[in-house]
Amino acid sequence: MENYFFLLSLGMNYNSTINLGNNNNGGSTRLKIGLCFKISESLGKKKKKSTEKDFQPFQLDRSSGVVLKFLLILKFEKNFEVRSERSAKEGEVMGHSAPVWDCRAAAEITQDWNGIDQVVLRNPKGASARISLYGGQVCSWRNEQGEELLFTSSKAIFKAPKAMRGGIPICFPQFGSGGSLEQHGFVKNKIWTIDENPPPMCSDDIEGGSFVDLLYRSSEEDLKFWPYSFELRLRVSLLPDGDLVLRSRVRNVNGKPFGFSFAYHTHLVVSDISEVRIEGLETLDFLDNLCQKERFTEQGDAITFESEVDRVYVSTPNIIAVLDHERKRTYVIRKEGLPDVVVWNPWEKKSKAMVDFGDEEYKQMLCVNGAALERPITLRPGEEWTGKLQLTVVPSSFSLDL
Ligand SMILES: O=P(O)(O)OC[C@H]1O[C@H](O)[C@H](O)[C@@H](O)[C@@H]1O
Repeated sequence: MENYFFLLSLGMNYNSTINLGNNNNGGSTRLKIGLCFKISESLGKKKKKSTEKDFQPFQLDRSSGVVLKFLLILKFEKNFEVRSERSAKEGEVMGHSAPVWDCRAAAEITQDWNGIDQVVLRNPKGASARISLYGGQVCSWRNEQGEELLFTSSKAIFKAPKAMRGGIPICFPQFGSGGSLEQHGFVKNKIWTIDENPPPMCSDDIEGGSFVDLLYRSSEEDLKFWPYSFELRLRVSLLPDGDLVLRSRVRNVNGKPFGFSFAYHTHLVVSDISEVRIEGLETLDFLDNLCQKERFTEQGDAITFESEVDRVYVSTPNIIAVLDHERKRTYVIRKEGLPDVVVWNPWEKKSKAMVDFGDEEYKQMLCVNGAALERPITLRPGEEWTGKLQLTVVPSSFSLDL
C-alpha cells in the first residue's frame, strides 16, 4: 500500500489534506479516497475540528488515462465559503516510482479574508506563488525553502485607490502621477477574472511550469475616465526551477489608437538596503522623480543606497541584477518589451509619512520595476503589445554576464 498526500491550502487559516492510497489489482487500480479536514488554531477560536470520511473504493483502468478532479467546498459561518480545486493525473495517483507532476493540477484557488479569489501556484520542489484576482497582483513568491522573496508591508491596506503595499502591483495604463488618471493607473484596484481560454501564444512565449491566465477587460465605468476599450491579459508562471514569470498582453479593442505606460511594481525583499547594489544600470541616463524628472547620467560602478531614491532609468539592458551581500543572494531580472527600470526606496522620512508602510521597513525593501514609461506604447485598433518579466534568485557567487 502506498499513500499519496495532497495538501490543499485553503486561504490563510484552513488546511485540508487529501490522502490517496492505492492497491494494485492486476491491470486496474483500486483507489480509496479519504478526506480529512483540519482547522488550524489561528482561526481564533481554540476549538479544533476534525472529520474524516472514507469513500467506497472504486476501480480505475490503468489504460484509461484518468484525471481525477476534486472540488472541495468548506462552508463556515454565514456567507463564507472556501473552495479549492485539485486534480491528479493517473500517474500521480497510481504510484509509479516518479509521480507525474501535473502543472495544471499545481494551481489551486483559495480566498483571502475579503473573500477575493487567489491562485496559488506550486512547483515540484516546493516553491510557490500567490496571485490575487484583486488587481492581478502577485502577492507572494517563495523559494523551495519557503522563504518569501517579495516584500509585503506589515501595514499593507487592501483598499483603493492604492494597491496593496507589496508584491507586484500591475501599473496600467499609467505609471506614477504623470497623467490624468490616479497614481499607477486603475487596473490595480479592479477585480480580474481567470481566463480559461486565452488566445494562443506563440510557442517561443510558452515557458512551461504551473501557470494561471488572468484577464481584465475595460468596463463601462472605466470608459468614463479613460475612453479606450482594452483587454489586459496576464500569465503568471512558476517554473520548475522556481523562477517567476509575468507576461502581459494589452490588446486595443477600441475603434481608435491609444497610448499607455506600464510597470511591474516589483517589491523585492532585501536583508539590509545598505548592503544592496544594482548592476546593469551604471552609466545610463535616468529621470529623477525627486528633481522634477530632471535627466542625469548615472556615475559609478553600481547603484547603492544611502538615502531616498526614486528614478526612472531609461533604455536599460534586458537583464539586470540586484545583489544582496548580507544574504549572499542575487535577484536576476530579465525583461522584454520593458525598456525602462524604476528604482525606488522611500528611506526613513518618507516611510514615516506613509500610512501603509512601517517606519523601518525601507531597510528590507527595494522596488526595481521593469517598465515602459519614457516612450508610451501606442496601439492601433486590433494591435497587441506584450511585456515580460522573469525573476530568478541565485547565490551571489553565481557569475552573471550582464
Ligand atoms: O505610494 P505609491 O502610490 O504606491 O507609490 C510608491 C512609489 O511608486 C513608484 O516607485 C514611484 O516612482 C514613486 O514615486 C512612488 O512613491
